[in-house]
Amino acid sequence: MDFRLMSLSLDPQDWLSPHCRRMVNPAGLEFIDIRHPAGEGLVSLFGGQLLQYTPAGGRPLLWLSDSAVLDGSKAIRGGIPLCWPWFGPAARGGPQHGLARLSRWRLHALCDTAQGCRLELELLRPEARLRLLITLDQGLTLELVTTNTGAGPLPFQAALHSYFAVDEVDLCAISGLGPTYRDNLAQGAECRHTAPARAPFDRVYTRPQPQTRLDRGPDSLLLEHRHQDALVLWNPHRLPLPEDIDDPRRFVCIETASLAAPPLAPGASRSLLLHCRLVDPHRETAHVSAAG
Ligand SMILES: O=P(O)(O)OC[C@H]1O[C@H](O)[C@H](O)[C@@H](O)[C@@H]1O
Repeated sequence: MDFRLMSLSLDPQDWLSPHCRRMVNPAGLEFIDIRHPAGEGLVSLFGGQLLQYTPAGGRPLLWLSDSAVLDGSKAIRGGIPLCWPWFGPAARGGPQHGLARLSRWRLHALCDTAQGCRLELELLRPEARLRLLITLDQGLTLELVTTNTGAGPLPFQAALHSYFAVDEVDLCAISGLGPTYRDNLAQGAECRHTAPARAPFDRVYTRPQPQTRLDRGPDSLLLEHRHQDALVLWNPHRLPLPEDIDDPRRFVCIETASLAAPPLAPGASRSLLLHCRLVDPHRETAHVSAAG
């Protein structure tokens, strides 16, 4: 457990279920610490953000910056931040990547079974209800569901901005992104996919594949995306680095995104889903398209 996440109390009420414990850090942020035989995880209610996940017998899937700010003054760097209701700089002058990663979510439901744990977090906004369903078992499933609770159509974008842990970003192989991408480091130029991509990169694949494979060397991750219309690949390398990134070689962001969906009708819901699991690179061949 991260030393910055010390519980303020050892109150028995902090145990929410046999494998899940509520924790509070010195700044008053709440976390759910999950220690299940199938895997371990850490969820921050600030941002509705999965910070860590390690399946039993495997290596951590996610990177969390050693310099992450954990006092609620800015988004937590690492894990899987949520971008909502916009991705990127906001035209309306709001914060980059929207409000969800800066909001306090609440734990709505928790299910702890022999197979794993499933948490449901909720964020109520005037115009929408957001639910984040996190299932940790032998794999990880994250589903963000937006329901339009307003009277008019709701335009929005969303992204699961995953920071995957790697030993060295330039030694990873990534396949299953898409045939072409928009290059944010070249004024949005449309480019044909090329591999390997060496950091820095900031690419938006607008014809995304449903499965992406990340070969980390000793193991591989298989990512399955649902209801996405884009995948974003990002690593800043040595570009001017935000202060809360200590070592950019240790992660690659592969972001499951919905950037161009039509406005959501009143009462309707829309989901964005990511499923990840470790695969043994020598024993399991993932069916990922070679075309990018
Ligand atoms: O620093 P943040 O606001 O978390 O944004 C981090 C990154 O997110 C996405 O990957 C964007 O494509 C990048 O342009 C941006 O730099």
